[in-house]
Amino acid sequence: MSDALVRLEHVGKSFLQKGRPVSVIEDVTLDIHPGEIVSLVGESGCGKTTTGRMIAGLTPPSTGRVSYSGADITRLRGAERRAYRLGVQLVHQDPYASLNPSQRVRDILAAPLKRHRLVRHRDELEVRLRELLQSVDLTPADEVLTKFPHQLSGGQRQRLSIARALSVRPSFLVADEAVSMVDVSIRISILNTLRRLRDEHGLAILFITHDLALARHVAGNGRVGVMYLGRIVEIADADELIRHPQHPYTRALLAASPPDPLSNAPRSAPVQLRQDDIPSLLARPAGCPFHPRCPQFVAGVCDTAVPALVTTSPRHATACTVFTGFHPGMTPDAAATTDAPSGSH
Ligand SMILES: Nc1ncnc2c1ncn2[C@@H]1O[C@H](COP(=O)(O)OP(=O)(O)OP(=O)(O)O)[C@@H](O)[C@H]1O
Repeated sequence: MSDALVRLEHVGKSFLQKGRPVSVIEDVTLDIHPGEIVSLVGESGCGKTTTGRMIAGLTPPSTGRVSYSGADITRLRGAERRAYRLGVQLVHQDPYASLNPSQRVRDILAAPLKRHRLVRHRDELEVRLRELLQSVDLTPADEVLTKFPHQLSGGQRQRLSIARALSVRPSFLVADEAVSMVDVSIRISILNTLRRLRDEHGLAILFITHDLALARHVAGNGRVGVMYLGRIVEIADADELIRHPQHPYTRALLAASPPDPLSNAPRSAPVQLRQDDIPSLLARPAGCPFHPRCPQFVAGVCDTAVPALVTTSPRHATACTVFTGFHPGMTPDAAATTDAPSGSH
């Protein structure tokens, strides 16, 4: 088995909604390797944030197991627990909400460095503060250090959030819609910064977004996982997923995406869904969660058993009985745990 940095094994999560438990994550299995970028894409409410929060230890799974460097995160104690707490950092969608408005940049960045005793003396602190700002292209550092969050642009605040997450030298970043609040050109530049951080520091990243083109751009030579109603329905290398989508939901997402200026992949044909509305989690469909909307729906097949995530080709897995039915000899439940691509380190 490969050495995953973060591993989710058959993870499920239920929340109490209207007085009863509602299953929002079902049977998610996923490995993320050191230095790998995985983008998780899907419509609002499909469970992306909850997945990220479970990895960061902020939401406990109801079933299954989340592990970090091979150890179940609920069993970590002492030095191992500290290594995990610092090793996995979350960057929020809205940096305004997560940055203390009454603190200057200097104090925002110095707090974790001091709290976790990551600098020994004042000179080291000064060097590290500047290093952090430079690593996210927030310059001139001396000027930025004196500012309050409201004196920064949206893009600069986002960079500050990333710098704060990096202050504790994590090995894994959960970036939850980290660029959705800023303009397109700033988005691209922040995304390039994330990619550079991966290249320079071997940082692994789970990038959460509802935008498939963005998911692909950030993943680069990493993977994209597509989520629907709390399940990963398809996962593959980013280019492969865009060029050869297998799950009808991925095809529908692609067809609904605006043209991607960064890609020369051919435009996909329009997909006519059987219905547009996403089913409520309170009334989860039997069988494949996508079947009420799926143009390839086969009665008696798709509305009976939940399709397993099946390896359809090397580094590509799909949970669609109709698709996999035409591709015999596939391995259930394996592809989400494939080895990291050789180019991802
Ligand atoms: N603490 C909670 N209590 C009850 N329900 C919750 C809680 N957190 C999330 N949910 C529900 O879980 C489902 C998945 O939410 P989640 O935020 O993970 O989805 P998402 O794909 O990240 O959505 P978005 O793109 O809108 O952020 C939603 O129906 C949401 O209402």
